[in-house]
Amino acid sequence: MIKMVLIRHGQSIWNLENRFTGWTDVDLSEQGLREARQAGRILAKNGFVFDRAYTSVLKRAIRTLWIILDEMNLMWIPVAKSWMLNERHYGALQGLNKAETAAQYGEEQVQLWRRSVSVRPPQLDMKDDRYEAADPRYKDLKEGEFPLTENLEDTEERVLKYWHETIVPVLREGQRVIISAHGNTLRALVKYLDNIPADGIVGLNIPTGVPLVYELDEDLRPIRHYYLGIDGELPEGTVSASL
Ligand SMILES: O=C(O)[C@@H](CO)OP(=O)(O)O
Repeated sequence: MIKMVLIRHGQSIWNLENRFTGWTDVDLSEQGLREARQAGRILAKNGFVFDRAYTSVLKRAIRTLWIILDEMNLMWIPVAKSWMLNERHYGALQGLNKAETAAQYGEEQVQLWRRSVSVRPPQLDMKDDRYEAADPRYKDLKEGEFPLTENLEDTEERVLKYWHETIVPVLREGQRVIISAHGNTLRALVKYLDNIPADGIVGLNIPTGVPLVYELDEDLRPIRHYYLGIDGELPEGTVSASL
């Protein structure tokens, strides 16, 4: 049996301020730092060990991973970072307040932008300061690969490409893996692993800073999954979403 841990970064400053974040490189809040430390302690206490770690190129996920590995005395393990694990790109909504945007465009529209599998938020203009294609961390993206907006399907496509090409071979070797990523990146992966239909994923939120353990069979099909809480395992569904 293969055990893999997924973790959504701890609360970020923009989670706290209720702003659309996407690819904006926002750091963890004080609460987020605490969540990451607690996640590391819980994993260590429950005897988890990792051989390899994966994260996005955004500091909220990277710092969450650093803190976890530090708590587990595993800072030495190989860590791979990829933009393909970045949060879903939020287009022209990045930086706006979610409640103010709902007041302007209506709750229903904002809910579609946030949770629809196929609807994309309004596109970012390439002349916009928030268009970060020139950032050196994205130098490997090919022409036209830098997103101007993404829906969950777009996110799923790049996440699964990374999953199949990079993470699956390592899992098959028997290496123990942790992936520190984002709400929608992990929703996309969970959707694929558990074969959740598009209408079933709309209500699925992954809480910040709580380890989500997947037990997989030899063919990497999920046997079960559960969140790891302070007092040990929590049955699926007992951790409410924190956004
Ligand atoms: O702002 C974002 O990038 C994401 C995650 O915090 O928000 P949402 O919950 O709307 O997917």
